[in-house]
Order: sequence, then structure tokens, then C-alpha cells
Amino acid sequence: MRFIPTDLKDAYLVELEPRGDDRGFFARTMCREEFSVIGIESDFVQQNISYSAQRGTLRGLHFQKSPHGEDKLIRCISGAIVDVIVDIRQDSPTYMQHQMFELTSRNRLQLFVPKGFAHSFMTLEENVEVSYLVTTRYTPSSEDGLRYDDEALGIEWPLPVSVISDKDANWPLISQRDGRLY
Ligand SMILES: Cc1cn([C@H]2C[C@H](O)[C@@H](COP(=O)(O)OP(=O)(O)O[C@H]3O[C@@H](C)C(=O)[C@@H](O)[C@H]3O)O2)c(=O)[nH]c1=O
Repeated sequence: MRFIPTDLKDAYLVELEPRGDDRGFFARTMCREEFSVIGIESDFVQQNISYSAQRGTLRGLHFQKSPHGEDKLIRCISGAIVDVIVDIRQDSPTYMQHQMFELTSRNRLQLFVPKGFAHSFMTLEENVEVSYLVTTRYTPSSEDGLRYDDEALGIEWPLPVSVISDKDANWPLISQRDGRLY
């Protein structure tokens, strides 16, 4: 695997290193030893998949509040998404900055998102499946989120939103919050 630093501290794009032969190829998608070489010691405990039927479906931006923060390793296994992450660690040099990545079943790129980030994606095609590993079990009481259209974030989504959950359409704006985000 090749780890490509992003503009945001501690977040990486993870490129596969396929070993090809007559049958096709083989590649590792997660390897504790390779991750630890660059200082990632994530202990993944749950794997999730989501299916979105329509192009323009938006999920996020989600995080679990500290101490239930989770590292995530995201992969689009069918179709294509733009994945958007926001660094919400108050002591980080890239605090409140966001970055957008195109993850597709063709480029097979993975995105490593550390705890203390809000995470979201928008589907660019119909019938999209996203698979991801997380390091913390689902803790609904610590669930939180940022609004995809919060002017304080200024995210330029590539498509109009076609489908969004009520929960995601109604997260409070950053200007309406007190205290630390994470
Ligand atoms: C995240 C999650 C949800 N659920 C349940 C709660 C609910 O009934 C149903 C759908 O949940 P949600 O609406 O939160 O699903 P979704 O909006 O797809 O949530 C996901 O969004 C992306 C962007 C992330 O980063 C993920 O960590 C996760 O928060 O699944 C679990 O049982 N376990 C889980 O780990």
C-alpha cells in the first residue's frame, strides 16, 4: 500500500499495490504492519457497508464525540463518490479545514480518516456501495454531525443533493453551537 498524505494532518489516501497475474490481481486493503510503519495503530472492530440508490445522495457529516471517536478506512466498492472530511480537532494545525476526494470502484483508492474528523460522502452515480472499517463500536448517544451546507465550512458539493436523511438535514450550524466540536 502507498500512503499519500492529504492536506489535512493525519489523514491519508491509501493506494493499493496490486500484484497482477494471469487471473487478475491480488492486493492488501488493510495491513496492521504496513499501517504502523507510518504511525497508524488503528484497531478496527467493525466493518460497515452502505448502499445508496440515487446519484446525489448525501450522508454526513458524521462523527462520534470524544471519547468515542473512531478512525475510519473508507472504500467505494461499487460506483463513485466524493468523500469530504473536516478536521474538527481544536488543537490541530488544520482545524476546520476540509478536503474532498474522489473514491471509485475503478480507482480503488481508500481514505484513512482519523478520529476527530467529521466524515461524509455524496454519490456521483446510481447504485453506489461504500464499505468501511471503524475502530469504535456504534455509540448512538455520542453521535453528532455538521451540516453539509454550513457556510462556516463552505463545502462545494459537485451535485445538487437528491436524497438526505432528516437527521443530516438538521444538524445544528457551527454558529449555533457552544464549546468544542469534538
Ligand atoms: C453507523 C451505524 C448505524 N446503525 C443504524 C442506525 C440507523 O438505524 C441506520 C442508519 O444509520 P445512519 O443514518 O446513521 O447511517 P449513515 O448516514 O450511512 O451513517 C454513516 O455515514 C457515514 C458518512 C459515516 O461516516 C459512518 O460512520 C456513518 O455515520 O443504521 C447501526 O446499527 N450501526 C452503525 O454503526
